[in-house]
Amino acid sequence: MTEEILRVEELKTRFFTDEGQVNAVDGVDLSIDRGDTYGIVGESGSGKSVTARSIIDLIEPPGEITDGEIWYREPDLAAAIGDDYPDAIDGDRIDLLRIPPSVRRSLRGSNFSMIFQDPQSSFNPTITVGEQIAEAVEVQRRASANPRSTRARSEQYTLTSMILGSMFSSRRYVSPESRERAIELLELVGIPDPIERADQYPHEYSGGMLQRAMIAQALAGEPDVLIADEPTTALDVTIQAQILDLLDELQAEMGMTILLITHNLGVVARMCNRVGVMYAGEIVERGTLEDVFDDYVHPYTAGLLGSVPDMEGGGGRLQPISGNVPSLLDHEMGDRCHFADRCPKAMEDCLNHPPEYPASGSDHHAVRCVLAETGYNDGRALPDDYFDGTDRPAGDKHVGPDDRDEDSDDERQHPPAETTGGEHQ
Ligand SMILES: Nc1ncnc2c1ncn2[C@@H]1O[C@H](COP(=O)(O)OP(=O)(O)OP(=O)(O)O)[C@@H](O)[C@H]1O
Ligand code: NI
Repeated sequence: MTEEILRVEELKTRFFTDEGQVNAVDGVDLSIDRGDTYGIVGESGSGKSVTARSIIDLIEPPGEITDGEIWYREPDLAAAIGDDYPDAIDGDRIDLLRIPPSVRRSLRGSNFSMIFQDPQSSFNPTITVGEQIAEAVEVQRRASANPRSTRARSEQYTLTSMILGSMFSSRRYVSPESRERAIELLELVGIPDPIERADQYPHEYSGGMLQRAMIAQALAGEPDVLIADEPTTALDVTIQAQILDLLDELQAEMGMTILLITHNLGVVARMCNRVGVMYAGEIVERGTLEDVFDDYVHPYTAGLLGSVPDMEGGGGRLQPISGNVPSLLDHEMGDRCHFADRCPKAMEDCLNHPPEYPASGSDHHAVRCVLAETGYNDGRALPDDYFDGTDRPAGDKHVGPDDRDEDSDDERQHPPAETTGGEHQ
């Protein structure tokens, strides 16, 4: 029996920059079953990380989630807050975009947690790894001592641990229990000599070991959903494989659901049972691993897969597809299929923005491309030079207010007030 734990509908996340409105996530739908691993794959700048950060509530100004629903199935929480926020509840599901920020924040760590490509960024260099993991454990304990806790826990926040907690400074272990738990977690993620390791500082760890420690930190709250954003990209191939094995084991042991973001199709093939292919802020093709790898319809998916020389050994990286990654600036995006200018099968039909069509394969297979509906018609093909000259400017990786080189044009800017939906904010 599968149970949908997370369902994202029409999610839109924008950045209101000096250059204009960046449509980083532009109507994303995805559905993840409990215990599954869902992979989001796509070129740099397609909106993968922003999608993940939107789900776990880590979007900061000038970014804002402007629209959409994020349904999370958690019966205890739904029951606990149902009276206060009836609009946010549907049966045993909660729309995370309609609960107050404080409640949403309380889910971080205990229900959702995230690991990143760069473990350095998750650790304070001046505090031992053990203390920092213990701190994550303690945060979780405090959350579970709260009657609004989303999870029944046998372990109570005892008077002793509270007194101990108030005696230790933040640079010391908050309680003996959390220290013990931190050591257990280090052991769980396969760090040898965890007792000694707990007392070391981040710089005393190798990259692979620190990656494990970050996973330990993320597991401190026993999250339902672990979001992993390029967790192995910075590591060498052998260590990559070890970390993926570790995630596999932890998932089997703890029944975790994983949302995995990666450039690496080999990683997707190995880890994921569902896949979403992202392009220009949209999921352009999604389905089971088989749907997307064997039964793909979107020429973008074909382009990514067309060049998977060596899925096993460190290869399997997305091959460059000719043409430029599109700008996600609202005033430059246009209303056509965003891939049309790079698509070998672009037709007149592609000048209208395509809806998502069901495609053959599993029930989950959906494609944002007219080919799923009409097939390719040579007679309607756009001339090769159709987009030449009229082409919109190329986008750049991680375009932020500071790192675009084009001058902004004031008249074309879209100030936030005009464009935010913000209904659920
Ligand atoms: N703080 C920000 N301010 C402005 N724009 C941003 C900000 N963060 C992200 N963006 C924009 O959002 C878009 C999507 O970025 P995102 O980081 O999600 O891409 P990605 O698919 O994760 O790419 P990569 O594979 O390189 O990590 C990019 O165009 C990026 O420039
Ligand atoms: Ni990213």
